[in-house]
Amino acid sequence: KSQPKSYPFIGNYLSLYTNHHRLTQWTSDAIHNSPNFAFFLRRPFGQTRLFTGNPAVVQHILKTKFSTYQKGDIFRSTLFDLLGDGIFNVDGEEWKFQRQLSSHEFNTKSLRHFVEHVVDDEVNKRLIPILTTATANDTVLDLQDILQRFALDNICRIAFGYDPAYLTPSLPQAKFAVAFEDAVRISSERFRMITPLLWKFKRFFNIGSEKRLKEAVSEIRQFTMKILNEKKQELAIQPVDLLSRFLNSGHLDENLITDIVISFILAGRDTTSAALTWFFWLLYKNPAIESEVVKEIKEKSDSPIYDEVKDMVYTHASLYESMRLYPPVPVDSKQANADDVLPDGTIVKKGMMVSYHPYAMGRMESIWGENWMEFRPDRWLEKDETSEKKKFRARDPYIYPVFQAGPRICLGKDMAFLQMKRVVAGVLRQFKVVPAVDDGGEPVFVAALTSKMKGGFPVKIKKRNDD
Ligand code: HEM
Repeated sequence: KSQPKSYPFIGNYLSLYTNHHRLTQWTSDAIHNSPNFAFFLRRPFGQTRLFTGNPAVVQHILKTKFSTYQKGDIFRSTLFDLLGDGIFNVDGEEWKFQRQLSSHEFNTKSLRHFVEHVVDDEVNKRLIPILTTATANDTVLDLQDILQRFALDNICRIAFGYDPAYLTPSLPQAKFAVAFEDAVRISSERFRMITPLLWKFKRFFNIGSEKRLKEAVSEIRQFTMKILNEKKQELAIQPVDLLSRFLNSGHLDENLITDIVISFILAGRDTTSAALTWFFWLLYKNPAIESEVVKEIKEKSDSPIYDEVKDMVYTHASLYESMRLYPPVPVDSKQANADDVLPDGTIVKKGMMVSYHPYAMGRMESIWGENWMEFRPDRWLEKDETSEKKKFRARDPYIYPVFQAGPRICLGKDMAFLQMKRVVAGVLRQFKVVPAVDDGGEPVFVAALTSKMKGGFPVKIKKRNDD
C-alpha cells in the first residue's frame, strides 16, 4: 500500500494527470493507504491540499475551528463567475445573513407544503405518466436525466415560485438546463488544472472552455433576471418562495439576488437526482431490500402525506446507506485562514486547502466494519425501547459528512429526504426499475462538484405485479 509519488517542482502531477478521470477514487485510495487517513496532494508550483478521512479532523475543521476553516479565496475565485456572492461562495456576516433569511423556506410548514403540493404534483402529473408510457411501449429511459428534470422543476418552484416544466413527455432540450450543466462542469474543471493561471489566461482571451462558460453563465443570469423582473410585478403578494423572500427583505441589489438563486438551483438540482439514481441501482442489485422498501410503501396511502413520508423509516435508512457508498458531494473543501495543528498532529499552514472526503469515509473499514462494501440499511436502524418498532439510528455526523456537518450543514437536508422518499414511494408502488444493460459490473461514479453515473442510467420500467 503506497501513496502517489511526489516529485520536486511538479509534485504529484504525473499521478494526478493519469488519474484525472477518477479523481474521487484516486484520492480515496490515497486516504485509505495512509495510516492517519490523510493525503497531501502536492501540485506544481508548491500549492498543497490536504485530503482527510479522519472523523476527528472533520469535526475539527467543520465545527471546533469553524472560523479558521472557511470557503476562502481559492474556492471563491474559482467559482466566482458561476456563483458570485451566493450562499455557497461567501463567509462571515454575508453567509450568516443569507442562511438566516433562507432558513424560513425550510421550516415544517414550508416543508409540508412542499411535499403535499410541489412534489406530489410533480410525481403524479409528470413522473408517473412518463413511467406508465415507458412501461406500455417498453422504451429505454435515462433515469438519471428524468430525475434531474424532476429535481430542477422542484427547485425552480421553491426558489422562484416558477415552474419550468422540464419533466414533460417530450423531454424538451432546455437551454437553461444545458447552460447550467456546462457552467458547473467547466467551473469544476478549473480546480483540476495544473495551475489556475491556465484558466485565467483562457478567460482573459475568451477562448475554449472559458468562452463557453461565459456564454453559459450569461444565459443562466438572463433567465434568472427575467423571472426576477416578472416576480417584482406581483410583489404585493406574501412571500411564498425564496426569491420573493429576498426581494421583500429590502434593499438587495438584483445581481446579488440572482447569485443567491443560482446557489440554490445548484444545491437542489444535482444532489437528490444523483442520490436517487444510485439508490435505484442498488435496490435492483439487492432485491430483498427492495421488497422491504416496497412493503413499507404499501403500508402508506397512494399519495402519502407529509407525516406518512416522514414515517418511512426503512426507506430513510436505505437512502442514508446508499449515499454512504455514493455520496452526491463526494469531496468538499475548506481553506485555512491561519496556521493550525490538526487533532492528528498534522500541521496546516495558512492558505492551505483542507478537503474532507465523504466518499472515502463511507468505504472505511475502521468506521463501518469489514462488511463496509455491503448495502445494509440495517446499519441505520435500531429498536425503539417502548414501541418495539424499528427507528432510525442517528450516528455521529462527523463519520458521515455527506451533508457536511456543523454550522454550515446542508440547509436542504430535510427537504431532500422528503422529496426523495416521496419519489421512491411514487415509483416503487407501481413499478420496478430494471437496468437496460446489466453486464454484472458497476456503473462508473464520476464527479464534478456533484456526482453522476457516467453515461446516465438507461433503464426499462416494468409494472410491479407482486401484490
Ligand atoms: C441528497 C441531497 C443533498 C446532499 C447530499 C446535500 C449536500 C450538501 C453539502 C455537502 C453541502 C455543503 C456544501 C459546501 O458548503 O461546500 C450542502 C449545503 C447546502 N445545501 Fe445541500 N445537499 C442536498 C440537497 C439539498 C437541497 C434539496 C437543497 C435545497 C435547496 C439544499 C440546500 C443547501 C444549501 C442552501 C446549502 C448551503 C448551506 C450553507 O452554506 O450554509 N441541499 N448540501
